[in-house]
Amino acid sequence: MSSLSALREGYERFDPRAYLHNNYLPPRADFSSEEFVVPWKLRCLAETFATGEIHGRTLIDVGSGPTIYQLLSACDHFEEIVATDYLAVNREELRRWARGDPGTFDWSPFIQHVCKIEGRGEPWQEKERRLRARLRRILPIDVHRSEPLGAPLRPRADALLSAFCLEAVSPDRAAFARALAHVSSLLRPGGHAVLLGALGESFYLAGAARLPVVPLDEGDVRRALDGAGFVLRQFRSYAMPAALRTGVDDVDGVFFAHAQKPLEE
Ligand SMILES: C[S@@+](CC[C@H](N)C(=O)[O-])C[C@H]1O[C@@H](n2cnc3c(N)ncnc32)[C@H](O)[C@@H]1O
Ligand SMILES: O=[N+]([O-])c1ccc2c(c1)CN[C@@H](CO)C2
Repeated sequence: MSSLSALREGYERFDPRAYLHNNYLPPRADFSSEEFVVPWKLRCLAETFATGEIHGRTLIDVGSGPTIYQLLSACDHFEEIVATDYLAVNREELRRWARGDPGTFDWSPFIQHVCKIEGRGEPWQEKERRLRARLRRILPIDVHRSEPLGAPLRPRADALLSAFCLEAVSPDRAAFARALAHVSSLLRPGGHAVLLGALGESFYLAGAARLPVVPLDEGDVRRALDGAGFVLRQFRSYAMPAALRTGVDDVDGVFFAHAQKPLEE
């Protein structure tokens, strides 16, 4: 069995609720201090989108999974958010949240925290309503295909966001770099890419699923962005403290990268 087909088989056992529990409840989703990883991620996103430099009609989120936290600052700057994931169970989780169905994951602590650090005194229900209104499409995607959506995105997106996807679905660094090049085709020239991901991670758990991850360091991320033709604008990293090493993965740290696709192709 090829490593890609082994990965695909692994994802058939991916449990969205377990994944959410492992990564988006305390101790990782502790909002009491910026030292915790979720506030750090939300601050990177809030500060980058607060510049106003990244805006336009469409932002595509690659490998959204069952999460929406990554879209909370972005959604103020785009008319349309396109979420994507490989698994129907994750797309369904997103649809249920977007519809406001009962029993979905409670993102309100995240929305309240983002409104607080954005400092505009915006009621969190307003932000929640805006994201739900702008989250217009939830599409299947496979980043290992040269056309990840199965057909070209026209017009191409003005911005691309991806969090913890590419390294979690690639068997090795070359596959990671290829996946990045594939998703770059969804982005217009001059468009911005905002990436969050795992550093030094080799596996993570999501219920019955144990997924392999290609361990990356900062250089791997920089080389892959360069190889895909991006100009790096910002790179930040976070070291996972012992208290947040809970056994659900072996992640060493988290990176945040903001890059831009040159205007001339
Ligand atoms: C670690 S989760 C990231 C979820 C979310 N973006 C976050 O920030 O937590 C990785 C996601 O990649 C998706 N995935 C798996 N194989 C994929 C593929 N070939 N192409 C795109 N996404 C894939 C999984 O379904 C899963 O939702
Ligand atoms: O600390 N975090 O906020 C956090 C969030 C999501 C994920 C991780 C860490 C590490 N594992 C990845 C899957 O490769 C998913």
